[in-house]
Amino acid sequence: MTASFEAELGFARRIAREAGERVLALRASGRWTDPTIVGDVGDQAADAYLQGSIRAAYPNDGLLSEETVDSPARTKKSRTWIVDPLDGTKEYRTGRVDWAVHVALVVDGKPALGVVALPSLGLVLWGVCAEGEPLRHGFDGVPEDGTSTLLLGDSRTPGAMRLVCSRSHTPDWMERFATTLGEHELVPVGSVGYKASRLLLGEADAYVHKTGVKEWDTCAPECVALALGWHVSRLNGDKQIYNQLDPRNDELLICRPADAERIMRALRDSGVV
Ligand SMILES: Nc1ncnc2c1ncn2[C@@H]1O[C@H](COP(=O)(O)O)[C@@H](OP(=O)(O)O)[C@H]1O
Ligand SMILES: [Mg+2]
Repeated sequence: MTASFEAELGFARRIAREAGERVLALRASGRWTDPTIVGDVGDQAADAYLQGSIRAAYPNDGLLSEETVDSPARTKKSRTWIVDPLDGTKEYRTGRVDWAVHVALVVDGKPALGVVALPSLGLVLWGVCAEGEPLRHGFDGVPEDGTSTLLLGDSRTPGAMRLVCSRSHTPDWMERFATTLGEHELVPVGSVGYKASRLLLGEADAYVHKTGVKEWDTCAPECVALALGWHVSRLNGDKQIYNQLDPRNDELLICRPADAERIMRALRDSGVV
């Protein structure tokens, strides 16, 4: 029987939302003015809240968090929570909206549930997968345009490919790749979770990243996108495998399944991979 992770999903949606509300309130308090300190306070507050909540509720599961010293013991666990307490710290600390709180549960290396909270938008996106296949998805809150659904991966592809890309780790190959791809528009925003949300909310079509991301950056966004039927892989089409000893996974491609081959060909033709 397929596990539905009902209790874990309710728990993850709650703690991601609550962690986001806490750090949003900390920033709004105006108590700290130095952006570096604002970022540190937010990172640590969200991490402590998520970590305390997960350790109390699921003491036997493994845990990997960006803000906590890692332990190889988690790699021996079948179930491991992978969290990024504040993805897009640079954007958070400078008062922007493009940051997120990520909470994911992986089972035997595969994402089982993912939650991406977007506190500045009052939204929490979530998805559940079984063996990498979509099971359930949804969101809490009301998107700005009032839409009541997230876009499925088989939704229509518009003309120009809108590519989300990093604001602060802008790769020099992006323009070359995008030109090889054809008609396009670059959408530079912060945070992996926020970038993935642009696709799922209809603001962009594909997300390609090559260097520097870690499991906590990609796991929850990947799971939400997979649950909606989007293509998620490394840049050569291989599946990501989670809960590895080295959490650095570097690459991420999220796009509609119908666009995956074309994007991977353009990556090869432009010498990115
Ligand atoms: N080249 C790179 N080197 C280091 N970290 C990178 C990176 N590219 C992306 N990241 C990480 O991925 C997240 C989103 O980055 P970006 O907005 O530039 O795409 C950030 O996570 P955190 O904010 O959680 O540290 C950032 O640290
Ligand atoms: Mg991050």
